[in-house]
Amino acid sequence: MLMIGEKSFHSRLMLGTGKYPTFQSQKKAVQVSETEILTFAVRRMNIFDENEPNLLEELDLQQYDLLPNTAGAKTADEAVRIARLARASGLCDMIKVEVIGCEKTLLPDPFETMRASVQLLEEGFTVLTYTSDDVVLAKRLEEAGVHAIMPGASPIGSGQGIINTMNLQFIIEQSDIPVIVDAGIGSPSDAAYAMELGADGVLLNTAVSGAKDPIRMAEAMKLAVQSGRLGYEAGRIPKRMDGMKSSPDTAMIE
Ligand SMILES: CC(=O)[C@@H](O)[C@H](O)COP(=O)(O)O
Repeated sequence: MLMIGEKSFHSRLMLGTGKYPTFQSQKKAVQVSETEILTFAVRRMNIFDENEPNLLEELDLQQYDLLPNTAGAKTADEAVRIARLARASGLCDMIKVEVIGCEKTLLPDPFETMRASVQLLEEGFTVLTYTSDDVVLAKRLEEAGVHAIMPGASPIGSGQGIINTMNLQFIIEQSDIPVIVDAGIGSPSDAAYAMELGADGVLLNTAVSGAKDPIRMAEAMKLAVQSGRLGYEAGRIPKRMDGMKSSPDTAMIE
């Protein structure tokens, strides 16, 4: 089970809700993925006006835990304002802190990310923080009290997969809170690899919404996350420099 704050989840796959070709494909992909946590950009939602179209209107929101995110924020103050708006809408107390510091790479601003996370913790939110794969910053965020850290595999929407495996491994090893690999996942093997490394979960959007067949890709991602987790728990063999026969020289049973 994945525990975040007070809540537990069976699924370790979190899905973004943006950029699907149709509402129907979004709905079906979300169903097939068996995700329990959906994230969405508060800025893109008409959460207060029932007469305006709503990006989540086809989904049965009772079935999911909603993870609003602060996408679009460039400062801590903006992120905090967006989070308060999400909470005021009554949607939930969880928030994914996302403060972008660079328009080209969409990498997070470490200082503003930390400031926003600390402020939202003080206000009682369950805080999941999107961060780069910086090992020290991940530790500082954990020390500050965030409930999960979400290091990017690579820039949002890039589909590059895990660029810095070593940093991710350091972050996973040192963390006593959930590590959710977020952003840049391009294929099921990227998701499986993140899980094999010991990540507690994966959050992705573009790899599914932008796939030729988002529904089948959602299923592939579900299986990849499950398979990667199973492989991690089963414990992989160590890598060796030399070959080693698969059949023993002596009988197994004497
Ligand atoms: C939806 C969301 O939260 C994104 O900002 C997230 O980081 C996913 O990134 P990808 O689209 O690269 O999967």
